[in-house]
Amino acid sequence: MVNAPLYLISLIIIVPLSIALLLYLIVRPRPTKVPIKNRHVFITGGSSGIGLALAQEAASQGAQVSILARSLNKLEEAQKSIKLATGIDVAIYSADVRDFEAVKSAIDQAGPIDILICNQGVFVAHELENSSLEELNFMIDINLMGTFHLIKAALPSMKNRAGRGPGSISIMSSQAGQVGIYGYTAYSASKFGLRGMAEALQQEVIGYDIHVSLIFPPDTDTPGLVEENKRRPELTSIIAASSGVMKANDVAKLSLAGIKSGRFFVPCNLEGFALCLATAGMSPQRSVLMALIEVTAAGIMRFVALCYLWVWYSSIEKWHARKK
Ligand SMILES: NC(=O)C1=CN([C@@H]2O[C@H](COP(=O)(O)OP(=O)(O)OC[C@H]3O[C@@H](n4cnc5c(N)ncnc54)[C@H](OP(=O)(O)O)[C@@H]3O)[C@@H](O)[C@H]2O)C=CC1
Ligand SMILES: CCCCCCCCCCCCCCCC(=O)[C@@H](N)CO
Repeated sequence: MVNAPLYLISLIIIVPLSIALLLYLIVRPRPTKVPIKNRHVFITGGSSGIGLALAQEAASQGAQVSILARSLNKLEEAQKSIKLATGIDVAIYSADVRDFEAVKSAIDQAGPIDILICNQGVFVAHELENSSLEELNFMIDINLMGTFHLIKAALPSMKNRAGRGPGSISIMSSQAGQVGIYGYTAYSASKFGLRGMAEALQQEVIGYDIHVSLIFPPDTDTPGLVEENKRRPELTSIIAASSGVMKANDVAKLSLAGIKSGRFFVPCNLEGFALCLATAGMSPQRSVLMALIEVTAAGIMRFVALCYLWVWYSSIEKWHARKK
């Protein structure tokens, strides 16, 4: 009887401690740091929104920055605005990620890359039935195939970076790449595709000291979102509102912090953190603390996820009832 509290305390302390110790021994890949100071950071979609904010932040943290996008005009404007804000010159490359040869020649010209950030992306929210085949192809080609092109073009020189320290291939997904959202059939498919690619790629490049990061922002205030909002289905906006809207600068800062700490999953807000726990699946986890939280919270997070789905499906039901 006297020993009951003691027994309880040892249970509360010893059990989690042993799980933490076990996780410490088994988490793979091992934790790492990817510095960006004085290193070549190549950012696609760097002329607008999140990419532009990333380029400015990386430049101000002392990286040598290159940005790639299609429109030369927008690239030159971005170059000017970064120069104005930081006094630093970034290199610009005009290419369409759908064109492998153009991507390859830009990357060859830019020189060996230490940190590749595949951030280019397009989004047109529409129910599948109201989407044209062109729109569907557009999203898959730029978001998914474009990222394949970039990585395939950059990998050979990235793998030969012996002595230059850890490298990173970072990929801009979206919270719509963690859960399918009404109006995003093709967009979510492209972003979910990036996750499969990232998981497989990490196994292929770990032996070359290259570390993959997947970034999952919520709605973010960018020129792209302004454009999207003009014709976004009401239900898409209602469901996406569960995670709020962030500023591009905040997303950029958090993304860079995640990349530098070599994280595989990089969430950007509290809902994003919850989504990472709920969808941890078979993704690598380098952090012992995060692994411990994932293991402990799994059941509860599934319950939280079901609550969100309950709310979303209720909104869909109400929306249909209102339409009738
Ligand atoms: N804004 C948001 O709400 C969220 C965005 N994201 C993701 O973040 C990323 C950036 O989004 P955001 O900043 O809003 O986008 P923007 O529309 O503001 O900017 C997109 C950038 O990508 C470039 N780009 C587009 N198509 C191509 C192409 N075919 N080849 C090369 N470059 C291209 C654009 O330049 P140009 O047109 O000149 O080529 C531009 O620099 C995307 O991957 C998006 O899916 C994720 C979650 C939320
Ligand atoms: C288990 C707990 C779950 C917790 C919360 C879930 C909230 C999910 C909201 C998803 C919002 C998706 C926005 C996509 C933004 C985007 O990518 C577009 N703007 C196009 O770029």
